[in-house]
This record gives sequence, C-alpha cells and structure tokens, in this order.
Amino acid sequence: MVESRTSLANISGAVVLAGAGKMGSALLTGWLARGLDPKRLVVIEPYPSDDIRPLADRGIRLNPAAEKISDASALVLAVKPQTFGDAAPALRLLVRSSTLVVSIMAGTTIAMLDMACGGSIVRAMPNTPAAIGRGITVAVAATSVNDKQRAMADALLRATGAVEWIDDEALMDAVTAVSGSGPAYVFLLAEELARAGVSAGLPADLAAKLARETVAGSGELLHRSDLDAATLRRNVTSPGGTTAAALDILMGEQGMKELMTRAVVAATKRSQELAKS
Ligand SMILES: NC(=O)C1=CN([C@@H]2O[C@H](COP(=O)(O)OP(=O)(O)OC[C@H]3O[C@@H](n4cnc5c(N)ncnc54)[C@H](OP(=O)(O)O)[C@@H]3O)[C@@H](O)[C@H]2O)C=CC1
Ligand SMILES: O=C(O)[C@@H]1CCC=N1
Repeated sequence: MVESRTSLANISGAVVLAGAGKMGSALLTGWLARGLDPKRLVVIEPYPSDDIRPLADRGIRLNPAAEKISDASALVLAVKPQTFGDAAPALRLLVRSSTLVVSIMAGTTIAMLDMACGGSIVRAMPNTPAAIGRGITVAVAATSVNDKQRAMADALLRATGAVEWIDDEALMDAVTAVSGSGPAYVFLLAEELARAGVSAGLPADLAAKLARETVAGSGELLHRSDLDAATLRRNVTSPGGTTAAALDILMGEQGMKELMTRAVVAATKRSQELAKS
C-alpha cells in the first residue's frame, strides 16, 4: 500500500494543527511519539493547555500569525465545526493548492472545506482512544489528493491507531455515529453498570471498580481475541444461568438492539444536519 510507506520523520515543510483540544492533542502526541520533528510543527490554539505550552521549548511554533507560515505542507483541522467559520479566514492564508488539508470535524464535508480554505482535502473521523494510540479513523480523500498527499494523511492519522480509507463520503455520517461517537456509548455502559450495581446493593466504589474493569477487560479481550463479539458473549452465557437471565432483558423487546439502532440513527442524522449548517 502506498500509504504505509510514508514516515512522519520524512515529512518536509510544516504540519500545522488548528485546535489542540481533546482530539488535536491526541494527534499531536501521536505525531511526536512517531518521530515528527517538533520544529516541523505549528500549533494554532487560542488557549494552549499546560501540556501544550512547554512543547514550544522543543521547537514547536505556537500561535504564529498565519501569514508568517509560508511552508505548510499539511494543515490539520481539529476545531469544533461550530467555530470553523470564524477560524477559516485566517487559516486559508496558509493553504496553497499543494497543501494537504486534513479535517477531523464532524459533519463538515469536503465541499464545505474546499469553499472555506481550499487545498487538497482529506476528511477523517477519529475517536478518543486515539489518545492512547488505540483509535480507529476512517478517511476519505477528495479527487484532487495525489498519492503522496494521501500517504502523508495516512501517516498523520495512523499515528493514533488504525486507519480505514473509504471512497464514498456519504458514509461518513454513519461512521461518525458508530466509531466517532461510539466510545461515549461504551463509557455510558460502564456508568450504568456501576449504577445498577449500587441499586443491587454494592458499595459505590466497588461497583465503579467492577464496572470499569469489566468494560476495560472485555474490550481488551475483544481486541486480542480472534473470536467475534457474539461468540465472546456466548462464552459468558451458561444455559439457564445468570447471564442468560440478564440477556433476556438486554436482548428483549426495546433492548440494546432497538436502543443502539435509534442512537446511531440520531447521531447519523445530527452529522447530516451539521453538513447543512
Ligand atoms: N471529541 C471526540 O470524541 C471527537 C471529536 N472530533 C472532532 O474533533 C474536533 C475537535 O473536537 P474536540 O477535540 O473534542 O474539541 P475541543 O473543544 O477539545 O478542541 C477544539 C479546540 O479548538 C480550539 N479553538 C477554538 N477556536 C480556534 C481557532 N480559531 N483556531 C484554533 N483553535 C481554536 C478550542 O479552544 P477553546 O476551547 O478555547 O475554544 C479547543 O481547544 C471537532 O470538530 C469534532 O467534531 C472527531 C472525532 C471524535
Ligand atoms: O460529538 C461529536 O460531535 C464529536 C464527533 C464524534 C465524537 N465527538
């Protein structure tokens, strides 16, 4: 594959990150860990966190005026979709037709990005496990993106975990609903399992620990196992046992299947709405 050959250490020009919040910081951490020279990095962030500010000592350029950045080979957009309109006029000053623009903004289409700042655009959707290098990102490239730019985008995104490329941008709304927002559903599961444990009589701290470790351990088992999720679930379920009693509820009418379907439909719809705003 073309993509996997590009190393972050070989990138020429500057990589500009706009927005160093939760996702931007995760990307930044991944890039530095994978050998991107800090001197190649420019961070534009109005209120840099205590983790970001000291990086200036390692050579990262923090908040230079956009017109002073003449060597941007890539611009990574990690601001909120709602603030992009305000940020775009300054950012477009550093974009040339050869600049790779990678956006991770939910519901912001390639056409919207092209209109706002131009460049060669890759639209991507990562998720928060990126912060520990275990994210999954789905990416789609505009037709103007060449192989070299696509390889650079792949290297930048792969620094935080797996990357899947798709050709159909319309799938990005459902991708956002499944893997972009998905970690929140899993954390909610941990919250509700703990709460139910307290209702069943457990002390709150024990319930929280059991729920957290159960979700984390099960996620790790799913990650390491060759078995699919349904088989791993069946492996817990003894006929006529406790798990079967619980699954009768969770897999019954108005159970997880219906709830998850409705949740993913709602998130998909919201992503589509953002693309119209
Ligand atoms: N969180 C998630 O799970 C995921 C988020 N995304 C996408 O990532 C993007 C960022 O989300 P997230 O990291 O959660 O949000 P954050 O609010 O944590 O990060 C956005 C950052 O951008 C900064 N910012 C605001 N205005 C500007 C500007 N003009 N120039 C540069 N930076 C600016 C914000 O500063 P301040 O706070 O001071 O306004 C903030 O630090 C969003 O578009 C979201 O759709 C994609 C996948 C998953
Ligand atoms: O909630 C959101 O809009 C962003 C996109 C996916 C995860 N967080």
